[in-house]
Amino acid sequence: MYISQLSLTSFRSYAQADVHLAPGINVLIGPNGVGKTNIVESIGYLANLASHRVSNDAPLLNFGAERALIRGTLHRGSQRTTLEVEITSGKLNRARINRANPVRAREILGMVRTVLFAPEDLALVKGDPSHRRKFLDELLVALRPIEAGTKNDYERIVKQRNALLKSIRGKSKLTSSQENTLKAWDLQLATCGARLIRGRLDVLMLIRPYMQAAYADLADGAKDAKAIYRSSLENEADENSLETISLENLSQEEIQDLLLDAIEANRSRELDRGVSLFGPHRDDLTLILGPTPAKGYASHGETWSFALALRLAAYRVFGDDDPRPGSGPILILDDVFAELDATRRDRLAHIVAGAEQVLVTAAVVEDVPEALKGHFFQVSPGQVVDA
Ligand SMILES: Nc1ncnc2c1ncn2[C@@H]1O[C@H](COP(=O)(O)OP(=O)(O)OP(=O)(O)O)[C@@H](O)[C@H]1O
Repeated sequence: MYISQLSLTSFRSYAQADVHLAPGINVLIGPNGVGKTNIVESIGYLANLASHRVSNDAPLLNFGAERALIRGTLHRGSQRTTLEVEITSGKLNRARINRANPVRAREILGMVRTVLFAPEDLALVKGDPSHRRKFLDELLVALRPIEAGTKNDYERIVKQRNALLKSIRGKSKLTSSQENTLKAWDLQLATCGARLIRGRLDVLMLIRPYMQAAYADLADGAKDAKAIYRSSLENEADENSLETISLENLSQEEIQDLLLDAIEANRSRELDRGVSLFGPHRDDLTLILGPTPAKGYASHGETWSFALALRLAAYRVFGDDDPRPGSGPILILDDVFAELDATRRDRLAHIVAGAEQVLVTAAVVEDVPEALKGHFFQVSPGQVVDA
């Protein structure tokens, strides 16, 4: 798929910008801080309704503005769709499809598919678990947009259950009404949490072979790259029942039962701490390189290769999910080439060059590999022009 016309209003540093993107390779060139990433970030937002750089929407609004608008014309096979998202501070975001009446922004999830490579990806390997959970969840929602609802529901359940736990924290005896309310939240957390965990595991099983192959390709097969889902049941299991628990081959119902059992067996610990100790909000994806975990052990180059391998795997999974011509994801390479050594740079360029649309940002043309020299744009503050 590709986006032809991108229009931004009050988004980041742009009061108004209109960019005519081409299918194939588009390269945005400009010095630091002129707004190159802001452009590709807006396309990522159309895909995920989230930025790859910030976890809340406020910084996306042009400083002082109350709303921002991203509009893109999407071409997917022979289909052409105009998508518009309005980002407002403090209110629910709205979307419009083909200029029809506004709908919940969530309705457009899954329509635009992107795989974005950025320096921030190093956090996938080195950062805290939230980065890896976000990676799995975004891919899950892109493949099965209905799971956006599961994710939102789960976040709400954890928030409300935590508020309840906090309010009764440290109490030695609960009233029967408190006990019943807590039990109702236990069930909701386990039901919704198990669905989210099963979804993440399904995604992991899809990406795993591609990730291993991509790592071997980028790093000359020096070490084997593995990824294992690490559940909170392992992190927080009762000391008496501590064992390695692999959830991969379990059904959603079986995972739900395990979660409920763990919650019930650890009631006093949760009441002591006042937080929900079990569920996908505390899970992680353990990345392993050869004999050691990648986090804390991998070199800078290995860390880059692992992060790139995860993104390339997502690209392949999208290809399998919708193999129709013209449906592959838009690839975005934000400022990555200057960071890579020559071998990784050329391998990555070679792999992505065939995608239907590729957006590359770089400070100088020399940072862009030969294979990716396509349609050039010059970016200056507030402006993007054909070069
Ligand atoms: N909400 C906002 N309102 C106004 N300006 C903003 C907003 N958010 C970011 N900016 C400005 O946008 C600029 C950064 O843009 P961007 O990150 O796209 O730069 P870039 O061209 O990708 O730079 P680099 O090459 O350094 O990565 C900064 O000057 C920043 O002050």
